[in-house]
Amino acid sequence: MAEECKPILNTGLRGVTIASTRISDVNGKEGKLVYRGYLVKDLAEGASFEEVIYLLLYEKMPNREELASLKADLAAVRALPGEIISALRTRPQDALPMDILQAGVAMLAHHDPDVHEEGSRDAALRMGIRMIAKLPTLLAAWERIRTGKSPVEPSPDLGHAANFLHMMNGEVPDEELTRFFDTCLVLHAEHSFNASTFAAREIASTRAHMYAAVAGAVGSLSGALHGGANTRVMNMLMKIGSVDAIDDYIRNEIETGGKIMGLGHAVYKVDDPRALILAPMSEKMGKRVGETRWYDISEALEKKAKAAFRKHKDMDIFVNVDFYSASLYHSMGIPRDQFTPIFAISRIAGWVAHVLEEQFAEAAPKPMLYRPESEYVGDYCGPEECILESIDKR
Ligand SMILES: CC(=O)SCCNC(=O)CCNC(=O)[C@H](O)C(C)(C)COP(=O)(O)OP(=O)(O)OC[C@H]1O[C@@H](n2cnc3c(N)ncnc32)[C@H](O)[C@@H]1OP(=O)(O)O
Ligand SMILES: O=C([O-])CC(=O)C(=O)O
Repeated sequence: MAEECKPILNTGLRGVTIASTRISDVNGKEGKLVYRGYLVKDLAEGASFEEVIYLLLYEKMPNREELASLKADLAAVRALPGEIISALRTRPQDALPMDILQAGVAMLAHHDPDVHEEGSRDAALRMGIRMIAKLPTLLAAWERIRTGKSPVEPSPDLGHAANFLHMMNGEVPDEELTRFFDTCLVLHAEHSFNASTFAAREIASTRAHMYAAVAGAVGSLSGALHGGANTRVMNMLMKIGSVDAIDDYIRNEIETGGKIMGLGHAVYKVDDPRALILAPMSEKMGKRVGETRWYDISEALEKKAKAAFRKHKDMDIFVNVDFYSASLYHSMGIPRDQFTPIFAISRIAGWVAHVLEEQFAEAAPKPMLYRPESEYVGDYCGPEECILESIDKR
């Protein structure tokens, strides 16, 4: 046996460039996010989610005909196979929506003949478009089923954002709500090699199909340190309950080494540019529904946490995308545990673009299977060269 145990080390690949990409650029120092050359700030103001899907998948902004054609393609494949609706009806009511989504992605693969077209870019793109169209239907159907209601059929007359809200709530949203939700989809669509996208690319690097890669990405996004943070931000705001209780909450988290959800980022060393857009949206949506409490707590928490981190930890901390999306989604009437699945129905656009790039971009040399090294720090039960013998002597 080794005399001294070496500690387990995981540096999270921080700062390691493992591949190049043409899809997006996250500038952590300046707080700039670019999708295929366009600042996300400009896209949030001037582009619809469908335009962003087109930009990510086809590498350029669509003209009017191209956009109309993509919209028609998406609307045509929104419906779910009846077997999947039936399967959803058999799931326990308290199943986590991210688990439903991940299982739903795997089930959708059973119904897609393109999974047999190994090595075809066209088939991979068709699978991606089907998933972008169908995941909102899946999520909305689950919300209806778990609350004892009948799923609402997708409407070919509504855009992506309005159709989703219609399928969730059973009523067509007004223009303002639709625009706010559409902007949320634009803002969450893509973020280079974040954990879930890396998971998708790693799976794609084995030449597994689009559904396999996306199912893995959904699992990765669900975690509290990644997309799952938005649900936890809302839990935290509810636990805090009022602006007066913020100081105690922060003190306790700092003293116990806890994490304040929605703060910190692996890449941004300034405020996340998406949070800067989401914050005023959250305030406006709060005013619209006559309840700014959650925005007010978020705003005060941001200020107080930044000051407390500077004072007690001698460090600067910043808001990430999940901080203000929580109060915003809450004001939109979206259930807390659906916040992360909603992130997924936007990020699916980025995942599909990355799988296509991983598997089909012209590259020299060809992209390789991801296979990093690890250092074994466990024991050897006997001399390294005769491990089998040591098993025999048990
Ligand atoms: C869509 C997204 O995925 S955005 C991220 C969503 N996740 C969250 O909001 C969860 C809370 N945040 C975090 O856990 C982290 O900030 C992460 C995982 C996102 C990034 O983590 P890291 O790259 O390790 O951050 P970083 O190296 O800057 O951390 C430095 C220090 O700040 C601390 N820190 C970072 N974020 C937080 C936080 N939210 N609350 C308290 N302390 C924090 C770390 O614990 C570390 O402290 P230490 O040096 O005393 O151990
Ligand atoms: O890039 C990251 O590490 C996390 C993130 O903000 C995202 O995926 O949107």
